Amino acid sequence: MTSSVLEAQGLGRKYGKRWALRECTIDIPAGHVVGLVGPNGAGKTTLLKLASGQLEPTAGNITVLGGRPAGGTAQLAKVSFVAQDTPVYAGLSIAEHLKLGARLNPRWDDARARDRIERLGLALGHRAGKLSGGQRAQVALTLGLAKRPELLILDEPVASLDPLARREFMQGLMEATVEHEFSVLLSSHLVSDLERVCDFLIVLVDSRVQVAEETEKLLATHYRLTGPRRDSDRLPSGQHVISASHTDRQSTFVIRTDAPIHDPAWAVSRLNLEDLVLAYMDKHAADKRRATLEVQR
Ligand SMILES: Nc1ncnc2c1ncn2[C@@H]1O[C@H](COP(=O)(O)OP(=O)(O)OP(=O)(O)O)[C@@H](O)[C@H]1O
Repeated sequence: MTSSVLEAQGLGRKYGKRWALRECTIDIPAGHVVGLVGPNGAGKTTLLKLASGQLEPTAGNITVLGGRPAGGTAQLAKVSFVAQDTPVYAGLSIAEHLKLGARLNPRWDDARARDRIERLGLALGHRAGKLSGGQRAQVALTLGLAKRPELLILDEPVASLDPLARREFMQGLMEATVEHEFSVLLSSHLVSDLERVCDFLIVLVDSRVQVAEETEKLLATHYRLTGPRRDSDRLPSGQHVISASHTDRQSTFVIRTDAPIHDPAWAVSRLNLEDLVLAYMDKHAADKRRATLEVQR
């Protein structure tokens, strides 16, 4: 395995005059389950399509597992991509999907695919068009896994599933990552889908990456401070303000710092992943408001 699963420098993609993704510089080490989270239209699918070579960059460059995305058969064999809405051929049976997969993929593991279908309680003769949304998603995941990829990319795999099917899907994905060694990059607009499975998080808002790091590191360095009203510029220089809100008497900050917080004025609490994502979304909105005000001045 290469040490970096995805490296991008100044990566950007435009549709017409509009940037769908811009100035994206990230380095994802191999062996992670990476959650790509952001609101609708943030640029998640664009990044995933650039990573799988379905789109060419307008700016910058991207390397996946040390090679150019979709640059030749060896590169294609290393990456599985499961598109949004888990596409399967409605008229084909599960067995026919497996046959097709075997024909198209040099590293295909038919035993792994059949075993997984059996464990899911599905019949090989079942037509894909007659499966439930959750079952279809599981079949699409099975096809992606049977390719024996080094990187599995999933674009909003659980968006259309009910909570139980969501959980079962994520559970299946987790089990597969434990059983076989590969990296995963999956997107969602809900952090709750990703919270239990991801150990690396990318927050994408309005076509820009806000943060891209291991979740453990993120959770260990971000805090919520609540206390008497204070301006952001009166916080120590090592405390980077991610978001701030104030009432007449009270201030609440989400900050990032590597140092302990000694100021007794603050009630200090840790954040969960959802709070963290919301804080970065807030930061983006505040940065945008500030930029608009500066242009207007
Ligand atoms: N084929 C296209 N032509 C023109 N604009 C596009 C095209 N595909 C995406 N866009 C635009 O690029 C931006 C990013 O879209 P993208 O699909 O990457 O977002 P997303 O984060 O995956 O959204 P969602 O959660 O809704 O799937 C959006 O403003 C979208 O309208």
